[in-house]
Amino acid sequence: MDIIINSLYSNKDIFLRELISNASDALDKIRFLSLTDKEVLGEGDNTKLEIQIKLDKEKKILSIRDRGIGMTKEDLIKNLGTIAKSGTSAFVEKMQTGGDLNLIGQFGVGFYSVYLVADYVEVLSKHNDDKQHVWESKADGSFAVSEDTWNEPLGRGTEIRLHLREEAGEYLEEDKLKELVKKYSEFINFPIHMWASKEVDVEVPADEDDSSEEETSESTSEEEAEEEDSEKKPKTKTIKEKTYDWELLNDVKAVWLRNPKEVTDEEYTKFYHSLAKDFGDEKPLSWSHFTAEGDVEFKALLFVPPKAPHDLYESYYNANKSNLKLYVRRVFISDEFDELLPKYLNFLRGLVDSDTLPLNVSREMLQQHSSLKTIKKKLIRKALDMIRRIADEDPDEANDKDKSDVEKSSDNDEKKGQYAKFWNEFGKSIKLGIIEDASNRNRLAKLLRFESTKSDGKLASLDQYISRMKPGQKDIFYITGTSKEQLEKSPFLERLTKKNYEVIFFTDPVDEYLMQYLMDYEDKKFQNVSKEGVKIGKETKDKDIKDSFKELTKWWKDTLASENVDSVKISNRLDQSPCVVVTSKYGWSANMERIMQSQTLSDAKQQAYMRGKRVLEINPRHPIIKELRDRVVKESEDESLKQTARLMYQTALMESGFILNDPKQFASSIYDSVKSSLDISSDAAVEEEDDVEEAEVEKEAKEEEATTSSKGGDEAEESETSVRDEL
Ligand SMILES: Nc1ncnc2c1ncn2[C@@H]1O[C@H](COP(=O)(O)OP(=O)(O)OP(=O)(O)O)[C@@H](O)[C@H]1O
Repeated sequence: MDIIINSLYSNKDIFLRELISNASDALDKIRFLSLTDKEVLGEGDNTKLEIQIKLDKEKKILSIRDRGIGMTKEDLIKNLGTIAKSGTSAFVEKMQTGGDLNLIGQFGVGFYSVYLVADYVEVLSKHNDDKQHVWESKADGSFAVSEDTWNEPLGRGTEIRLHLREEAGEYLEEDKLKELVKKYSEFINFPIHMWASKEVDVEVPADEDDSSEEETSESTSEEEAEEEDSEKKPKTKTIKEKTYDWELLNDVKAVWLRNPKEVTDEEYTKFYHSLAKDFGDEKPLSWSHFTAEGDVEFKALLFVPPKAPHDLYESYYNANKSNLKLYVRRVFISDEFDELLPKYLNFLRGLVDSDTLPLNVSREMLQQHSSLKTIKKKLIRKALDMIRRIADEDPDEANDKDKSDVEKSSDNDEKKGQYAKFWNEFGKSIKLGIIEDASNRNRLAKLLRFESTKSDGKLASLDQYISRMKPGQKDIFYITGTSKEQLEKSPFLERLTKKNYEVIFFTDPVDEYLMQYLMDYEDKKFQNVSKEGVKIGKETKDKDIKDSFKELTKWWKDTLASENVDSVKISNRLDQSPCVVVTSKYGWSANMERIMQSQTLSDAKQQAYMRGKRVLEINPRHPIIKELRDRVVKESEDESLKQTARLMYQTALMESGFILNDPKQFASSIYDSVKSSLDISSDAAVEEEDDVEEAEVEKEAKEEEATTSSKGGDEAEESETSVRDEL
């Protein structure tokens, strides 16, 4: 509450749209119930599904009334009284870290914005299941609810009375309120009326004094001249009079029912803002407005928001949170219909209005309806097309050959960099889509972006990668790890980059899962360059080299018997490094091992099972490796040579991204090797600590203790005083 009230610089106007939006939700709810039970609407004025705004300038009260579902006493307490709603803490947290008050509606705490303008609020409400009650609260966090026996009966619905603060007087001006409704609530699907004043001309009998006035008498005589034959009328005059009447403030024709050609970009943007309750300045990144015909007919309007909501990936698998609203023949049914879009597209906003679905069945029945499958399928296609369009229209995305076409388009500047923006906000959703949606995997893979050894700090696509592939290159190379900077230095890339092959960097943990599902693209296989099976161009002289290192590789494998190494092989991917550890094709990569180890609930048994087999690959051109080969011929049993071989392996493990099982043992090996490079004997022991010194200290302490206790009380006191003096 404090945060809201003290947001002095914030936009106070928002309270009105929050209240209107709540009123509209309440109307949607009663209309939905009336589909299966007409009785709920009652009769007379109660059947009018509308919103009314009224001002009382003298008492400084602004009231907003709806004939929606209303709230029972219990609802009033639960919905308006409980500050501890889940959205509240999330909202407060966001505001404290510099969030935008404009987003209040997204946190389910929009009602509290009334305290931006009012210091006392009354909520009168009548639900069909209860008597009329009043909830009231000053801006102090406490509230009271009582049965309403003194106000006029509402029939059904809710009236919110805002007792405006002194400084909020502008909200008593009709023009101000009209402007706000126009600005924020234009797309509400129920009529919004305001009790507004109007100056009308009224004819009143002219009294004697008036007829003496020149103008009046002139006009009267003219009229008389024109209508000579007419009966003689009593003398009248026209005066302006202020009258009050309900004035309709919005046009309730739904945007999605209009012809897309006739809806302007500005209207789409405004509609998006009201739909998403996102009243920032940003435009949606893209939208798609279409009509599906055939067996299942529906209209839909989809938007890609400019920003991901704060909790998009929190409990991704548990929360059912589709952001599409479902209408059946213009009637709002639900915004919690998960069957309309798969989870990975939950970031989209929009609505579907179907003519095919039945109106008079329960939500549960609707959820099972066979048309939903078709609707879903079409929505996914359209959504993916819409996302692809962001890329197609973005000049930053274009390949050289089609750059000129894109550059011609007039709104070029506005579209520039839009896809990168999309990718940064929602890229993870596309990756989750590739994992989850096999039937659209290829379409989604087209939307994938990444950095690579050749992307030059920008984002590249798989199509771009393929267009840059070297003649004869069969596979798409990639590597996974924690950061691009770390991967750039990886020994796995040495020969590939030297030979000008492009390698994709995947640095998000989800990428490891992604690559288990994305096996190929456009007939090209994906190859993790830290795993077995990398083929770089034509491999020549393979056999000769293999033979000449046969003894070394066999010896090395035996030496590493305790290390669980599958084999030692000649590498074709190294240039400057002596060796590297690769994993088998279907086991986990080093990066995946690291990810799994960091998961609290991961299972040790599964880890051991999934751990890829390790292969030590050696660089036959490296001086260390050549030297080892020569030495092994002569002194294969030499312990220090074996020690060196193990150390090489452990170093390679680390450089290849693995976490060492026994860092202590690795460290001692390094120190042993340092010893030998400093010509220190391997047996040289650490010097024993000088125990004599310690014994002396102990002895002194004992002596001191003995003297203090033998001293007389006076002396002890004296020494205490001297300490005190010093202080
Ligand atoms: N005019 C109304 N008629 C019926 N119920 C209402 C009305 N206004 C508010 N409510 C109830 O109070 C609840 C809290 O309203 P509040 O605006 O704080 O959050 P919300 O409407 O759930 O979320 P949001 O702010 O995102 O719209 C609503 O969910 C609704 O149940």
